[in-house]
Amino acid sequence: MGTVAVRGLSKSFGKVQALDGVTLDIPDGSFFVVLGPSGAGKTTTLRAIAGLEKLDAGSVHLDGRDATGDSPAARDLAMVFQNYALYPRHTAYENIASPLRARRCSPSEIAAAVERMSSLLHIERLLQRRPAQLSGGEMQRVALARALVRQPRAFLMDEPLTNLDLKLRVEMRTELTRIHRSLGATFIYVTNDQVEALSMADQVAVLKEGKVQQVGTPAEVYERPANQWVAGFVGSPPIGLLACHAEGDRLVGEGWTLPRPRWTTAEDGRPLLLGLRAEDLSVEQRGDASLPGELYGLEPLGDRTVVDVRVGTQILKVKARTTVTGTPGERLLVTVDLDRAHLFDADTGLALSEAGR
Ligand SMILES: Nc1ncnc2c1ncn2[C@@H]1O[C@H](COP(=O)(O)OP(=O)(O)OP(=O)(O)O)[C@@H](O)[C@H]1O
Repeated sequence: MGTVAVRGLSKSFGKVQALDGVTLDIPDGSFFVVLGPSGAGKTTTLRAIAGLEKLDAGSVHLDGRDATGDSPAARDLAMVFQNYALYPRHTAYENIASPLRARRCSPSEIAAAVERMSSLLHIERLLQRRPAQLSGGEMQRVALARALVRQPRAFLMDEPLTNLDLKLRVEMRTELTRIHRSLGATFIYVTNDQVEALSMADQVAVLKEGKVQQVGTPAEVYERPANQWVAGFVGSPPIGLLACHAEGDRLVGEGWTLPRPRWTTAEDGRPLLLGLRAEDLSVEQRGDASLPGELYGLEPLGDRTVVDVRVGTQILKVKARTTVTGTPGERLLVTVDLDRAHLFDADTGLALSEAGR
């Protein structure tokens, strides 16, 4: 079993409140990602779970039992860090075997475990090489095999892919998801990279300034962000946010109006923000709901072009085909898929109720 729960974790370092009442429920066998910007409290959360941080308040529960007072060793959790140096004079095999040797496992147990992990990570043919004879990516795999060879209650991973180049990161994302599935173990994975979080997680907890903003599946966090901040942090290019208010059956902004979505509960005149993602906008199709703007710039990205459109004083990013052309300053209409739009209260930042949606 590998159920992990934390209740009301709080921790200050001097004046910095690193954690402010963090509560999370991490189911057995899940790939649970803690996502947030630098300084959000992700590493501190992981260290608190591992028993490496003395808390001001809160508790840690492992498999339903209060483990707050337990030593790190008694918690039976494995921590995987950004930098996991290999022993340079040892072969890959010896490196992977080292945690099991330390636990005095029998040679046949060790051989079986190393074999299983190296086949999972596709490094069987590298086992007799020393680190100096491996590429960066191969070293990373060996290091990962060494971390994963144990069978702890859960793996705690702190941005383990940060030091890899983009191609390898993408490859390792797929590998990690596959390894997770085949081990069936609980992974608690910390990252500031939203693509990593969305592509690997079963559940994502979004953290900001020591507070949990939202917990949900990647699709929930992306499609139903709980507040304006989550909407802005998750998604690339970032969501466009236009100031507006409701007026009868219309939404009214600076130089534009749109039909008011049926599910909107806000009273007339209350300051709102309309959140529009680049893929829910078009400069190529025509529809009833459209915003007048002018072309600000084109960003060709190879497989698509992001069109920057100025609407009032704000810039909206629109995903378009690579065939789109235009000159800056040119007038154009941005068609909006209102069913996929988001509305936030401009004062609280909270998403408006979408119950009727
Ligand atoms: N030992 C410490 N002493 C003082 N301040 C600390 C200590 N550890 C963390 N902090 C502060 O607590 C806050 C949260 O830190 P934490 O390392 O948990 O953030 P993070 O989300 O993991 O960030 P990053 O993505 O940059 O690693 C930060 O403001 C950090 O400066």
